[in-house]
Amino acid sequence: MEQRIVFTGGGTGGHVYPGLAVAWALRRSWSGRITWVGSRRGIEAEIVGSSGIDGLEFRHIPSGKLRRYLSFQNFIDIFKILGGFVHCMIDFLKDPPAAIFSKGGYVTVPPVWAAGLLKIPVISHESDLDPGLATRLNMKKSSAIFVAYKDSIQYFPDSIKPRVHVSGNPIREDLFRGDPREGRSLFPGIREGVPVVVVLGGSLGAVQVNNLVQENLPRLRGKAVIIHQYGKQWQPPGEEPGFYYPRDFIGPEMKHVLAMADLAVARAGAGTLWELGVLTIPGILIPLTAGSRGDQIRNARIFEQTGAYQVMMDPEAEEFGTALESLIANRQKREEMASHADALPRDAAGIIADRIMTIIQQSG
Ligand SMILES: CC(=O)N[C@H]1[C@@H](OP(=O)(O)OP(=O)(O)OC[C@H]2O[C@@H](n3ccc(=O)[nH]c3=O)[C@H](O)[C@@H]2O)O[C@H](CO)[C@@H](O)[C@@H]1O
Repeated sequence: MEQRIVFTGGGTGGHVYPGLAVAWALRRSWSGRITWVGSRRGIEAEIVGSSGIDGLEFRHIPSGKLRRYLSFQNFIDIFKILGGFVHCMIDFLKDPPAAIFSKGGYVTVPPVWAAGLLKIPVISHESDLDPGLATRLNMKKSSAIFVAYKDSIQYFPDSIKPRVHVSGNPIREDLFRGDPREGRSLFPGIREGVPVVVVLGGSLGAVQVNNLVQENLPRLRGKAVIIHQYGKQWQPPGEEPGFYYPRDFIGPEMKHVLAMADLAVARAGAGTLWELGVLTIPGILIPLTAGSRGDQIRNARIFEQTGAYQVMMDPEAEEFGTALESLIANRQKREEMASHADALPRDAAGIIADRIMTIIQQSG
């Protein structure tokens, strides 16, 4: 049977889009089968299913959330994780993959542990500065762990450090092919010369960011165009052609939206930050603080140091509005900030795909 590689990752876009970027890079030099293992209810089912990558099949397994605190739900979820593990064991025994690539998220634990037991090589990638819980649980089973930043290495135990390699974050290639004219045709009414602000709440949306933007719409009207990706569980104000365009999710048109952007207001998910960085879109970062492990705060601080981003921690609406309005009004400042963006490695997807290719060749 034709060789196959298993990709796994899910729960948020930050665990899916970089994985797809690696799958695209692998496709450039290899035509075998790719199975993506995810959760049926996760964001990955739809994004992977519509990726357009030839020979990529999505397969769902039972998946449970891993919590750092005690809860009754943990008991139920442990059974789901065991179910996912059994599912992967049966699948991998019937049709052994040459390697597993794990991008992160709870759903990766069953396939990576099954691969560990069956001695199937595992390669992992971590986007955040400090490894998430899934990466920590999977690290002993991984023969290579790619990380975004050199400073990430310090977060791993000494016994694991020799397997940790710096690659940067994989970026989907199509983002470099955005066309602002296409963007304007998708958002009719945008006048030339008016600064375009793109608000990105992350793949799940960010109510805090949404409320800050909504409260400031009156003062921004006539001064900027706002394209607002707000996620779920939030009722946006109505669209105002030429000024305000709310969207729950931005699909494949993201490349055109980013090509139009003069400024971003964003959560500090690792994926979004790298995309803004390589496309040299400056802006304001509002990291998730409440109930989080602080990864977005650390991500945001790294990008703030470049000079391309202003970080606002849980700002008041007035404070945020003043900062945004002043950047909108000051083109020179925006351009200066943009000139400090980038300087990020762009070929993480290629580097990881090459490592997977080496395993494929060795096993073939
Ligand atoms: C709440 C939460 O747990 N957030 C985490 C999640 O972020 P989350 O998945 O929200 O964010 P990221 O910024 O890492 O990635 C989002 C990805 O989705 C894409 N996108 C987003 C919205 C949209 O409408 N269309 C679209 O295509 C973005 O272009 C990007 O590629 O994973 C990141 C990477 O591990 C972490 O740093 C974040 O802390």
